[in-house]
Amino acid sequence: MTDESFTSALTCEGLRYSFGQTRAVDDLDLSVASGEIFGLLGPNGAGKTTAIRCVTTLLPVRSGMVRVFGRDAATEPMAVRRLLGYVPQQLSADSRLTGRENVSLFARVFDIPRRERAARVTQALEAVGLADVADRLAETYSGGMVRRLELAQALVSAPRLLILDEPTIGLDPIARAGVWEHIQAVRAATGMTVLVTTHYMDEADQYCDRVALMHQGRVRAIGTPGQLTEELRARRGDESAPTLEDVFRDVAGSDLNEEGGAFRDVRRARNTASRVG
Ligand SMILES: Nc1ncnc2c1ncn2[C@@H]1O[C@H](COP(=O)(O)OP(=O)(O)OP(=O)(O)O)[C@@H](O)[C@H]1O
Repeated sequence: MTDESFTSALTCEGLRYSFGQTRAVDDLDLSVASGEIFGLLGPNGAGKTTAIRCVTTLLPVRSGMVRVFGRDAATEPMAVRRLLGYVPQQLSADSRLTGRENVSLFARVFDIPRRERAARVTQALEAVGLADVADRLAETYSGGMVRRLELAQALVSAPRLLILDEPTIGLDPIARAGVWEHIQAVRAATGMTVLVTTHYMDEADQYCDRVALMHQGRVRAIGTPGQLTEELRARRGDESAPTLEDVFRDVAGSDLNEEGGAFRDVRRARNTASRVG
C-alpha cells in the first residue's frame, strides 16, 4: 500500500475499456478522496457504467490502473471487492421477500457472522428509514422505498466505498430527495466514501461534494459544482449564474448537440420506474 491510499478512496489512471470497436472508457483519470460524495456525471453512453464496472472488478482492468484504498483492481480484485458496496442500475431487491429478508440475504452473502447478523440488518434498515416497514413484503414498497432497501443491502457489509449507479432514475422528486438525504446521513454517520453516477445535473449540484463531467469516455471537467459553475461564469465574463448543465454543454461543445444533447433517456427511466413501482 502507498501513503496515497490513506487519503484517496479511489484512483483511476489512464483507464481504458473497449467493447469491440466501441471505446467506452478512454484514458480516464479520476481521484476520489476518502469521505466525499463524488458524482460521475454524463449523458447516456458517456461510459459511466463501464468505468464503475471496472472499479467493482465486474469488468477486468486491462489497460490503465484502478486502486481502491490503495488496492489494485487488476491484481487484488478480492481485496477491492471486500472494500466495496455496489447498487447497480438493474434492481436487485426480491419483491416476494420482506425488507428485512432482503437485507438478511445480503448479510449472509457477505458472510457477516451469525451472531452479528440480526443487529447489522436492523442497523442498515434504520439507516435508510425502513425499520418500521421492515417486515412488509418488498412488493408493497414504493419505488423510492425499494431504492432505499437496495441501499440497505449494500450498507449491511459496512463498505468503505459505496458505489451507486443512477440511484434515483425513474423516481419522483420527493422520492429522489429521500434517497439523497439517506445517502448523506449515512456518509455523515460513517464517513463512508460515496461514488454515484447520475445524469441528473441538478441533483449532483445539490448533493455531491465534487463531480467529474464525463463525455465520450473521458473526464472533461472535474471540481466542486461551485468551482465549475464559477469558472464558466468567469470565462463567459457575464453576471448570469450558469448551472452544471451549462458547464457540461460548454465542455462537451458541439459533440453533445450532434447526439441530441440527451441528458435523460426517457424510455429507460420509464422502464426502470415500472420495475420499481
Ligand atoms: N456490453 C456492451 N457491449 C457493447 N457495447 C457496450 C456494452 N456496454 C456499454 N457499451 C457501449 O459503451 C458505451 C458506454 O456505455 P455505458 O453504459 O458505460 O455509458 P453510461 O454513461 O453508463 O450510459 P447510461 O447512462 O446509458 O448507462 C456506449 O457506447 C455503449 O453503447
